[in-house]
Amino acid sequence: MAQFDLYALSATQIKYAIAGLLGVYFLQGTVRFIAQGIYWRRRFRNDPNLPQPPHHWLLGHLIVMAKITQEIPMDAHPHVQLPALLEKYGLKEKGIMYLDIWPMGSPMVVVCDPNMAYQCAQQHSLPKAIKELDPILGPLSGPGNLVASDGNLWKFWRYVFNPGFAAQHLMTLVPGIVKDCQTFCKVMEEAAASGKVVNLEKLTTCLTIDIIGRVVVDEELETQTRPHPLVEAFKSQISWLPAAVEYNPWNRWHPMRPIIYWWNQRTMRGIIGSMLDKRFQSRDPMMSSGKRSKPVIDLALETYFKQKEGNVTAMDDEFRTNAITQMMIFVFAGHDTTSSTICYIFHKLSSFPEKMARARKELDEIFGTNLDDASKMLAENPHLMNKMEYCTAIIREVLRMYPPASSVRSGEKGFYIKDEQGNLYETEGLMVWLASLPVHVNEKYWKDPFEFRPERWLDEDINKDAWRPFERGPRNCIGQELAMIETKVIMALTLRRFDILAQRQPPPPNSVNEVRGEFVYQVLAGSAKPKGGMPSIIKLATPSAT
Ligand code: HEM
Repeated sequence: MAQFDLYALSATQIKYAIAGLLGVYFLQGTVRFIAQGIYWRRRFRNDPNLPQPPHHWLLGHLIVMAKITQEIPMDAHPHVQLPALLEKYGLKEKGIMYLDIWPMGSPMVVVCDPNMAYQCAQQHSLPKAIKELDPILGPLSGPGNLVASDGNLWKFWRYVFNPGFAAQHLMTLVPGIVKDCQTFCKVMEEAAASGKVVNLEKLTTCLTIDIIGRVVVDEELETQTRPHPLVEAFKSQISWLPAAVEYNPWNRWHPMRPIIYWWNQRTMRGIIGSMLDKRFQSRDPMMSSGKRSKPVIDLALETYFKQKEGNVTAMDDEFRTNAITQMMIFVFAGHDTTSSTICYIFHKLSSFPEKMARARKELDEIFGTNLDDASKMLAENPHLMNKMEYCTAIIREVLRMYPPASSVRSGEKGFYIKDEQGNLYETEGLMVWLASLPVHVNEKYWKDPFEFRPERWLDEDINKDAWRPFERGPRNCIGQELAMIETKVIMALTLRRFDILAQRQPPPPNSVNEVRGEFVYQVLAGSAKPKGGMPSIIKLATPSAT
């Protein structure tokens, strides 16, 4: 039999061989690309009853998306486009919309009705769309993180961390949260004294990171008063995340992105890893007794010690890697969403002075008119926050109008979403986007959905499934109670002290600078955040205003 001798090949033959292999590789890729394109375009065109905007045989819904991007700010978060699309193409009544944006993004079905969202998240919890989540959450934590995992891996870690988020335990954290808020007040006073425009979201982010630092790693990170390498790395990582739909190939496949991701990950994992190691070495004697506070980091270690029945001198690499990933997702998910909620609370209240006056009056009635008393009273008796009814209504209303996050799931073979008329909608092979914003402004369930009216929470019947900023069902937000508690503490300590005036910013390239009259619209930056970090002028509130 003839033998193949690599060394007998000439340089030219090797060149031809490499070119041939590359050719086959690209040809294969091209064939797959074309086949996928034909599959998706035909699938969307074959069903005349599919609720969808006008579909183009070659470009799918890319033309429709390009048109809608001309009507709302180009840099607005993709979920802002959804109510506009539903309205423009008469799909509001349907409560569901199919979008074929392949190859710019996954073909999807967008769920805009609470009853249909209920079917996908509560009645049957569809698996997470890990392929779509990983490019965003991977760089911020790692594979297998609590948000983007499923099955036994997710169940294991959720079970481990649940006790750290029990309401009773969270109340014990209030004195620490109050302390961080007192620092926040000082930072805000300095900003007010400077008279300069400040990036409010930067300040609220440092505050929420300080809070999450206590909850997760039991450390005083003090990011409000000094730069912290962990926070700098997180911020850099978020700024490099690609847009959900990126049309500019240079931005989409930026050659520096993988290097920066790697570098920031190395920094973040290094810092959190050394915190974990320190904790592991110091081995809190209360850990095995269960009578101790429950920072997330200790809950992870406690589980490890239990698994190993106490017989450990070093941590398994696999466990250590997974635990660091979970700490990182907590640090990210635990600060990003809450910081933008606080910005919107300030902004909406400054746009509606009579609602601000009502909130301040409520705080005066609970904590008295001496502003310094609130910190002490809350630290001593955290349950006082249960009296903040109007402030709670404000938080709910802000989360309704500006939800910072939503859930993306994977459709399943045989899983159909049913509408009120009994029509069935397929999900197989599609991304299922449980987009909270269109549910939150669905006219069937909300009166004057685009109006900021916290009062609705006090005197109207609300369909609870129509409010899902934290999602619902088993994959709901583990940190929702913490988010509510910290936001209430922040409101109690700051609302009566400051007036905040958000500043207009230069328009994006399509010159549209408002969404339904609101110039502080949401953009995508990890989660949905106020544009440009909501640059604001901060003023000390005059005592007469309280
Ligand atoms: C206003 C504040 C917050 C909002 C609006 C929010 C929203 C959400 C949403 C919509 C989800 C579901 C995501 C998905 O299905 O992909 C989620 C999950 C999650 N959130 Fe939050 N969140 C907030 C605050 C927090 C805080 C303070 C923490 C941490 C301490 C946190 C940690 C998590 C985690 C770990 C998950 C994944 C839970 C699981 O799948 O088991 N979140 N959040």
